[in-house]
Parts: sequence; C-alpha cells; structure tokens
Amino acid sequence: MSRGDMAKPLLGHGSTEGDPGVTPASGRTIGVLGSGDFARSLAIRLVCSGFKVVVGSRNPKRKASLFPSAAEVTFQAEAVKKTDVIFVAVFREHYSTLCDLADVLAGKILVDVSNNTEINHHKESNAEYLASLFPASTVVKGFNVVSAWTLQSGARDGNKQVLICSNNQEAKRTVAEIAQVMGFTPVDMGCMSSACEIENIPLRLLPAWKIPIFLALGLFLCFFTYNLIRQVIHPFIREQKNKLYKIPIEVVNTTLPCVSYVLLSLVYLPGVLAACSQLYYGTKYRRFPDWLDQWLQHRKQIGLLSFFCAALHAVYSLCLPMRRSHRYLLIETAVKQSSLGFIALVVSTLHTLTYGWSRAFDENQYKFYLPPTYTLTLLVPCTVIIAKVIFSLPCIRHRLLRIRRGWEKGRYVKFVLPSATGEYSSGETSSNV
Ligand SMILES: Cc1cc2nc3c(=O)[nH]c(=O)nc-3n(C[C@H](O)[C@H](O)[C@H](O)COP(=O)(O)OP(=O)(O)OC[C@H]3O[C@@H](n4cnc5c(N)ncnc54)[C@H](O)[C@@H]3O)c2cc1C
Ligand SMILES: NC(=O)C1=CN([C@@H]2O[C@H](COP(=O)(O)OP(=O)(O)OC[C@H]3O[C@@H](n4cnc5c(N)ncnc54)[C@H](OP(=O)(O)O)[C@@H]3O)[C@@H](O)[C@H]2O)C=CC1
Ligand code: HEM
Ligand SMILES: [Cu+2]
Ligand SMILES: [Fe+3]
Repeated sequence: MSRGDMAKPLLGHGSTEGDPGVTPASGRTIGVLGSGDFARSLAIRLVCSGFKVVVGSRNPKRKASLFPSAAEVTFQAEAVKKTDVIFVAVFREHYSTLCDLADVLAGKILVDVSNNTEINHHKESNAEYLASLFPASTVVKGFNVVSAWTLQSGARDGNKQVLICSNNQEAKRTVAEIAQVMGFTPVDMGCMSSACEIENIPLRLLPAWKIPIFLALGLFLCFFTYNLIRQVIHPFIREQKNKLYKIPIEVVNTTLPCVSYVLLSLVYLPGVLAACSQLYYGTKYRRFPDWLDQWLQHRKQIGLLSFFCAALHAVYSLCLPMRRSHRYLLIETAVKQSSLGFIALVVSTLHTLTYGWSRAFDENQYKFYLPPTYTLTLLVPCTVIIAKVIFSLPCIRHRLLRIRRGWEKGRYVKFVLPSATGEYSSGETSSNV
C-alpha cells in the first residue's frame, strides 16, 4: 500500500471563513449514536474540543452517568433531530436496527467509524453498507483508525492521522474540520471506494505480529522442552534427584536467551536468502516467493521480540542470586546488550562459541546424547554469519550491489555479443543507477 498520499492533510489551516453557509466547526452540535466504549471516548473528546454533544441511546437513563455532564444523553430519535452530523458508534451487525431513524436522518451526515474483525469479511465495506441502508443521508468514513484509548488520552501519542473518505466533498470537508478541531490530522483518502481499504488498516497491525509471536512461542516451547529434559528429567532418571525447583527460574532463564539468540539470527537470515536468490537469478526484478516476502516484512517484529526475550533474560539473571563466576559473564553480556543488531549477533556468537567450546567436547554435558543448548543455538546464527562473510567477499559483493542497482544477468547475456552498431558492447550499459 502506498502511503505517499496519506501524508498530505486535507485542509490547510482549518479555514472555514470562505463558506458562509457553514457554521464554524467548534460550537456546533454533534450527535453520537451508541453508548459503548468508542461513543463514550468520542463524546469526551468532542466536549473537550468545544462541541455540544448529543448522545442517542436505546436506554438513555441507564447510560447517562457514563458520559460527561456536558453531553446530553437521550433517545436515538431525539438526539438525531438536534444535529446534522452524527457519528454512528454501533457495530455493523446492528446498523439495520437503526433503520427506523431513516426519516430523521435524511439529509444529514453520518460518520461511519466501524472496523472489521476480519479482512474483507463482507463484500462491501461497512460504510457502503450504511450508505445503502440510508440512501437519503450522506455517509463519510473516518476515525476508525483511532482507538477509543487514543481518543481519550489525546492524539499526542500514537497516530494523529484520521483517514477520511466520502463521495460528497462538502460532507468530507465538514468531518475533516471536526477532526482538526479535535486535534487530529485529517487525510483525504478520496471517494467511498477507499472505505474498504481504510477499514482494513487497523487489522493489518495484528497480522504483523501474529507470525513472529507464534514463532517465538514455538521456539520457546522447543528450547524449554529441551532444557527441561537436560536439567530436570535427566538428573531424575539417572540420579533420582528431584530438581523440579529449577523449572520456574533456571530452565526459563536458559530458554529465554536461546530464543532471543535464534530470533536475532532469524532477523538476518531472510536478507541472506534474498541475496542468494538475487545472485542465483542475477536480477532484483524477480519477485521473491511469498514466504520470503513475508519474512522480510516481519523482520522488525522478530527483532523486537528477540530484544524482549533478551531483556527478560537480563531481568531474570539480575534477580537471581549471582555466583561469583557469573560476574565475568555479566559484564560481557552487558557489553553485548549495548550494541544491538548484527554486531550483537556476532558478539553473542563469539561469546557463546568461547563459552560453549569447552562444553561441546565434554562428555558430561551430553545428557541423553543431547548436546548442550549452547551448541544447538549456534547452528542458525553461524549459518547467517558465514553467509554474510561470504557475501562480503569483494567479487560477490560487487555483483550483489550491481544487481540491487538494477543490473540484470539476462540482459547481460543478451547483449554480451557486440552488436552491429556496437551500441551494447558490455553488460554495464544496461545498469541504470
Ligand atoms: C518485503 C520485501 C520484499 C522484497 N521483494 C523482493 C523481490 O521480490 N525480488 C527481489 O529481487 N528483491 C526483493 N526485495 C529485496 C530488497 O530489494 C533488498 O535487495 C534486500 O532486502 C536486501 O536484503 P537486506 O534487507 O538483508 O539487506 P541489508 O542487510 O539491509 O543490506 C545488505 C547489503 O546490501 C546493501 N544494499 C541493500 N540494498 C541495496 C540497494 N538497493 N542498493 C545498493 N546496496 C544495497 C547494503 O548496503 C548492505 O551492505 C524485497 C525486500 C523486502 C523488504
Ligand atoms: N472501541 C474502539 O476502540 C473502536 C471502536 N470502533 C468502532 O466503533 C463502533 C462501536 O464500538 P464500541 O463502542 O467498542 O462497541 P460497544 O459494544 O462498546 O458499543 C456499541 C453500542 O452500540 C449501541 N447499539 C445500538 N444498537 C444496538 C443493537 N441493536 N445492539 C447492540 N448495541 C447497539 C449500544 O448503545 P445503546 O445500548 O446505548 O444503544 C452499544 O453501547 C464499532 O463499529 C467499532 O468497530 C472503531 C475504532 C476503535
Ligand atoms: C544484563 C544482561 C545479561 C545478564 C545479567 C545475563 C546473565 C546471564 C547468566 C547469569 C547466565 C547463566 C544462566 C544459567 O546458566 O543458568 C546467562 C546465560 C546466557 N546468556 Fe545472558 N545475560 C544478559 C544478557 C544476555 C544477552 C543480551 C544475550 C544474547 C541474546 C544473552 C545470552 C545468553 C546465553 C546464550 C546464555 C546461555 C544459556 C545456557 O546456559 O544455555 N545474555 N546470562
Ligand atoms: Cu496505500
Ligand atoms: Fe471490507
């Protein structure tokens, strides 16, 4: 999705002077249908921004106490009569229950703030559905990208942008003004056909974390089981020693750095695979397979989870009663933490190599022939580092850099024979920097 057009605000400086027929945004009465979380936060925000607010509820008496006293809470039909801009803070599933209001809503602006629970769950967007239920009203899509929490806590933190779309320019302008008075930055997303895209935006945030979180949990489970066998089950079977007390702290604290470490290397592995693919096909214009594309896009989240596990490990370790021999390790790991990224990967690996080397050949360390966790965690990171070193060899690096600037192997082959005109004497001419 291109974000370029999201950056420009809809209005310059919230000027309303030019329109004689339009009441100045602030001081206007705004309606809110529904009395849920979003409606409440919206009402608070509107009141704070100087608007008069009328809330329409099916049960105004019971809900009135939830709203600021400056907001009027009344029956749906009553509320709608008092205003011509109404926020519909009701779930899509309940839109049809509002149909009785169609007459009073005629000619007014309805703002659809709804989100979806699944991407493209319905054929048409919620806003288009609302518009089809109320053909005499004007529907504007907006505000769904801000959460009830952001509305209440103010737009200072988090996203200040409010994406708006509608088929009616005038209505869109009115809603944009309201957003601006409320302290948001309205962004014009064009006509109603953009509503579906706008509704799916909040959902995209979750899938970005889904795969990395499952990955981290999966790794955690694997390493946990592995360490459990080595640290608890093995002593129990071989020496009849009960070491269950080790589970909550020691086993977890051995598992966390391993997960963190492997996750960190998984941040760099897709870049290596990308380079392999580009070198193999000799072009950067060939689309990667979907899994690699997904992986490249999830690197940031994987990296953050890795950092999170390392931080948790650090907290665990610092809270543990520390043996003297661990001081040395502590200093070293503290140094490790200060330099994040690829350097951290290399340093962690060097550290683990030196620390794990002696263990790798010590037979006592092989419980049930299972190598120490250290040795195991080294596999992926070492692959990544070796690959990175190989790719930094001048000849390969040069080729990779050329590919990433647009040079293509295919074209090189095609033009390698000097043509009659001598125009393409070398492959270099086809690289466009
Ligand atoms: C979501 C996503 C999808 C992608 N899909 C494709 C695809 O379908 N097909 C395809 O061929 N590529 C694709 N790319 C690859 C992209 O163009 C980069 O070549 C690749 O991601 C580089 O790997 P990296 O991020 O690990 O590189 P980094 O680790 O960031 O960089 C590795 C080295 O290469 C250098 N480098 C990186 N990019 C460039 C550049 N553009 N010009 C010069 N030097 C550079 C860096 O300076 C560094 O030295 C995709 C990238 C992403 C994020
Ligand atoms: N919560 C959030 O952070 C965000 C919510 N949204 C959107 O805002 C809308 C409302 O969300 P939210 O406030 O969280 O939901 P709630 O469930 O908290 O509130 C929904 C409200 O709808 C009203 N309503 C009207 N008709 C019906 C009906 N037939 N059945 C049930 N309720 C009805 C109810 O008010 P009453 O009983 O007074 O009539 C109820 O309080 C949704 O479309 C959601 O997607 C968008 C962005 C963020
Ligand atoms: C302040 C920060 C840190 C402190 C105080 C710390 C402390 C410790 C301690 C005490 C141990 C021994 C645990 C045991 O054997 O039971 C340990 C092990 C380990 N630490 Fe850290 N650590 C820190 C940060 C990190 C970081 C950032 C990494 C890298 C991701 C890391 C990777 C490891 C690894 C791989 C082990 C070995 C686990 C095993 O026994 O198999 N540590 N750390
Ligand atoms: Cu886009
Ligand atoms: Fe949709």
